Amino acid sequence: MPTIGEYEAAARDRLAPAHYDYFAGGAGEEITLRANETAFARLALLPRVLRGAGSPRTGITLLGSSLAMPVLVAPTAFHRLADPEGERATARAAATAGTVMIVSMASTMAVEDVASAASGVTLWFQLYLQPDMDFTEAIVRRAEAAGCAALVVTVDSPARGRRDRDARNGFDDLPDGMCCENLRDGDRVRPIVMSPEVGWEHVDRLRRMTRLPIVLKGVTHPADACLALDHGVSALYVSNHGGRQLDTVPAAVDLLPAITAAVGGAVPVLVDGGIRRGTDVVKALALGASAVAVGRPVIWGLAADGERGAARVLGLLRDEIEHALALCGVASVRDLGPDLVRPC
Ligand SMILES: Cc1cc2nc3c(=O)[nH]c(=O)nc-3n(C[C@H](O)[C@H](O)[C@H](O)COP(=O)(O)O)c2cc1C
Ligand SMILES: CC(C)CC(=O)C(=O)O
Repeated sequence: MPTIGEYEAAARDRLAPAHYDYFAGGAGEEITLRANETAFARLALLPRVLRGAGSPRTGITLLGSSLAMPVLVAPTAFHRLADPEGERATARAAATAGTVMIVSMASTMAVEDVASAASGVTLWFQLYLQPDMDFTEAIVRRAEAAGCAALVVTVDSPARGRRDRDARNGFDDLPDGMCCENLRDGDRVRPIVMSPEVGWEHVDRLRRMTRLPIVLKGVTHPADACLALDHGVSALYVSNHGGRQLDTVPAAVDLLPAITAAVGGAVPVLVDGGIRRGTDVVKALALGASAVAVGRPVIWGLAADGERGAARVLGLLRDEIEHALALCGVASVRDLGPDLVRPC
């Protein structure tokens, strides 16, 4: 299949309708969900010519991790709904693609099992700060022991997004035999608490708790980007959670310029939301992102064709990035700048 769009169509054919809706859907009217993709279509690329740039290079280093391309696997929950091998298949696909997989705290396989699925894979671990900081610490210790190289703290979820498709389908729990394996605590599986009580002091406590780099995911306001720097985070991750939390937040790529301006190069800035093509990646990088991440595309690959499908989706993106860089007259993703992008 030559495009991510076709992987989505194949995934839709294979998934139970309620599970497809869970993966595909967003919050409210899905205005932000749609905006994430259409915003890329509203940006044009303005290539340079006769640059003699040579073969494009897509590799980057991010927080000490080496990546073959500037596209990470965004943290997404419940991969066993898409494929019986679940997050282990995704980890192997990420290893094949030479990129980082961010393991969701809500993964349906334990972080230790994901880590053992593929030798050489680089994992980062996504965390929802739990108000019970002792339990948060227990999860952090597990992620550290499993070899995760960074913690991605999702801060856009003081409450769960209202997703009309899930409400209509009555989808509110995993089927029997599946659970969030990282939430096991003795004999029980804890629910993920999304708490409006969580504040910067929790980030400070986490900072003191671990030596791992902390990436703050879900930052949209420039004032929060500045605060995050004061609280010692190692990277910012601009995201509206794929349009699944607060509806009518601007498209992710439209948030980038103000955040990169606020950060002023102090730390790397990642972005996700609506990236479906290599040209989308090139636009985000040109607007100041150090790297991007993809959520649904990997799930579509996984649901359509397991590990092979997820690896192919990542490989497609890499091929498209190389091609777009060549056509832009750019040698390396590091050489992309805002002069290459303008509104349509
Ligand atoms: C099915 C699904 C589950 C998700 N689960 C999580 C999660 O557990 N933790 C998290 O921080 N973000 C989660 N996200 C948000 C993604 O990390 C990411 O921000 C989003 O998918 C990016 O948009 P894209 O799907 O258009 O690439 C989830 C997204 C989807 C689609
Ligand atoms: C289980 C949820 C917490 C996962 C999530 O963040 C999402 O579905 O967007």
